[in-house]
Amino acid sequence: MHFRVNTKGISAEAQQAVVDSIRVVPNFPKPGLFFKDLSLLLGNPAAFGSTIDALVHKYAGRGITAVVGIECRGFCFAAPVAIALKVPFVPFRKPGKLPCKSIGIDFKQSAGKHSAYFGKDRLEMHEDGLTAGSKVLVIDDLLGTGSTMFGACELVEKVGATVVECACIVEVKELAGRERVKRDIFILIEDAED
Ligand SMILES: O=P(O)(O)OC[C@H]1O[C@H](OP(=O)(O)OP(=O)(O)O)[C@H](O)[C@@H]1O
Ligand SMILES: Nc1ncnc2[nH]cnc12
Repeated sequence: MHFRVNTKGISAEAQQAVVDSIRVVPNFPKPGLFFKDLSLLLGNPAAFGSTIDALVHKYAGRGITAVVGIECRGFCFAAPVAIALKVPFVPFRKPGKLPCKSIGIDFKQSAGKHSAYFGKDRLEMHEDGLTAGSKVLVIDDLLGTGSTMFGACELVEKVGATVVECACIVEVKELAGRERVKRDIFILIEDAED
């Protein structure tokens, strides 16, 4: 499997380092599935930094007032982007983890063998995490069936905020997550034709 970086915001060398750090692990977590592992990317400061730079380049000047990250792998990318854009980072968490008054959303996992991955079907945030009128960039590491990103967008909108765009580092294209999310989605590292 080959990849390409979907932005001109970083150099060709940096793009190469980013795509070289994606590891595809066959038959994990179940036979027949392909796991897109980003841990080598996170472990390579140059590639990780370039990934963040590319997202910041894309979203600077877009009027974003908050960056939401989805627990837990989404946090790795959303938090540094929020810092660079100088806006609050808002963690969306799996149920039962937040100590203060919270608001949440239940969403349906899409049917099919892939939904049996690790799926959770509820996300929560602290009530004071986002305000009505916030213009939000929602970041996760991976778009699969789109159920998680869909739920996150619904929660953003439930509090009267707006989703400017959803960004993921990679996607599992055959799961057609974009159709489920029904909002603008940017995938930073796309599958390339061999
Ligand atoms: O598009 P979907 O089919 O909903 O799948 C995508 C979600 O699945 C993974 O999360 P996981 O539940 O494995 O959580 P983790 O990041 O905490 O490992 C991934 O990080 C996305 O959040
Ligand atoms: N194919 C995949 N690779 C990495 N993380 C995942 N989470 C759900 N599906 C995944």
